[in-house]
Amino acid sequence: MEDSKSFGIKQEGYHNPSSIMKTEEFSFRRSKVKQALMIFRNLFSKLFSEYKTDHYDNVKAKFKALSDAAMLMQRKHQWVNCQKRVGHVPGIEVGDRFQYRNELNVVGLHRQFVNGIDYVGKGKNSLATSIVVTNRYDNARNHGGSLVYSGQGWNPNVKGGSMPRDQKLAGGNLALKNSMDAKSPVRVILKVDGKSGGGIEKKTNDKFSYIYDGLYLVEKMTQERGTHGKLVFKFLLNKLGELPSTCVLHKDEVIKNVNKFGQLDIFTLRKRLKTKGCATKNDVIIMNDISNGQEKFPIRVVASTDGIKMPPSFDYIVNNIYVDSFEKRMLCGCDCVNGCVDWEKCVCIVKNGGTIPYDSKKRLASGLESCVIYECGSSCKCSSSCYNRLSQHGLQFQLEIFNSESKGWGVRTRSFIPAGSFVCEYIGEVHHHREAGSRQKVDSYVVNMVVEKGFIDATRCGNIGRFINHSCSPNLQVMEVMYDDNDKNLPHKIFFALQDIPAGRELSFDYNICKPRVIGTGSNICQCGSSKCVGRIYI
Ligand SMILES: C[S@@+](CC[C@H](N)C(=O)[O-])C[C@H]1O[C@@H](n2cnc3c(N)ncnc32)[C@H](O)[C@@H]1O
Repeated sequence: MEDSKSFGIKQEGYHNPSSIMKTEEFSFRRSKVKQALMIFRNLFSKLFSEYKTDHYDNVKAKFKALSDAAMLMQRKHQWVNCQKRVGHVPGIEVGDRFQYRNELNVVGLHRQFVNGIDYVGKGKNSLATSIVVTNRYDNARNHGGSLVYSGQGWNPNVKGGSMPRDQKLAGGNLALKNSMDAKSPVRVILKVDGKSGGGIEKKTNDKFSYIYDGLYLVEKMTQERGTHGKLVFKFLLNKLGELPSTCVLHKDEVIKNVNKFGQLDIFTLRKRLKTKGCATKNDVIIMNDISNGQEKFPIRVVASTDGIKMPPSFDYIVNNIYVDSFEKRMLCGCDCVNGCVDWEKCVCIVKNGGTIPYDSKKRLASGLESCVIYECGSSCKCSSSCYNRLSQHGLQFQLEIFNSESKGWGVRTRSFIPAGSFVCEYIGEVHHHREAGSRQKVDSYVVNMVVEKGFIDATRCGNIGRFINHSCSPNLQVMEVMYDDNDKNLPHKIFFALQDIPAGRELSFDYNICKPRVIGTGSNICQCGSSKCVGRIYI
């Protein structure tokens, strides 16, 4: 068996999204991935020796042993990260190298055994999760992190196949197009020359490995006529912006240089960045992904060189934690097996007043009157790609946390957000007012449910939503969305764009309609800077 220790050895120049702040959760997931790989490699080794003595030639024995080892593990439920997902995969870092393609299946990086494009969902609502870039198709990659990927379908590079035919906009090709429209990131795995580890493999080499190259966005899709005269799809993908690791300050570096007032010595910092060959800018990236791979996009944290400190620690979670004993009854779901097309028969659409709350571009439909939305959910018979499910599918835009001048940490968007788009959820620990006892209910990270039955506290655990500041002229509105519980007092608190939001703009919502009308112990002077500012916030 070839060297099996390559997992975890980084290719030079790779930056790991989770290396800045490793949580126990991440280490746990990584140990699970390593354990699964170890089982796979031992099993493969055993089967390979058996098959060789069974008169298979070496190539056949190896191929059969690899696929049998993967299938055996699947049957025994020994694969990890089994749920298909968009974005990074827990426990796997950019630059991780895998010896065999079947290892990608076992660790959940790419579930397809043969196909280059893997995806979730069906038809027009599918999204690509990952692609494997090989030279079986005419793929091309340049050093600037962009890639031209040929669609799937009839392939002129595979000899002895069927008659040439046009590629279809279906399956993986359609999923890549949908990912382009939804700006949804795709994992890219490169098949590389096993010896050098650089570039897409050359045909003459027979030793290959697979490197996880990180997240890419599909920027463009074209249809070209191939040399065989038939139509092929070409997808242009660009790597999602991540600075080289040398330009990202390590948490320890920040802590080491912070004085007793919590301020970083700017002189030392600038000198440090200069010696690392990074341009001295006013902003420094201090974490590349505060979500540790849990969100579809990495969420970086940017601090100003004028006053660097780390955000206070909290656990990043992507689902609410119901702390108190709420009576949870599942929503009575719809029976629309062929999609929610008959609006009168779909009970979810009926609950929305007989209309779909979202338009064909996945934005809030105009003229929506209620601020409560019923999405289809786990008890519905429609597929997860139903157009009446939006907020449950995670982030659609790249957001980042930054150190605002007067309001502490805030959130801004790295890309343009059209009006009506789903932005993110406010996630935290859900408490019942009845069981909260003497607990302080008026504080910085608390948002109330509509009829005051409960509240979400994101102080200890939360997501990016906990960093969104207040403005008296907000660009986000909060809607209450239900899809997994029929208790109207426990909706998901979801932020949608109130207007078109340009890239770089801070996100804000109006605290004064979401908080109890009580002034907290801290300062309540509003610093939103709007001409319509009412002067104070309820915190
Ligand atoms: C949910 S947190 C928002 C994130 C927070 N800025 C941080 O650093 O973690 C709410 C707190 O942010 C601050 N804040 C939010 N909006 C503000 C505003 N418009 N003016 C002043 N402070 C604000 C207040 O301290 C408030 O208690």
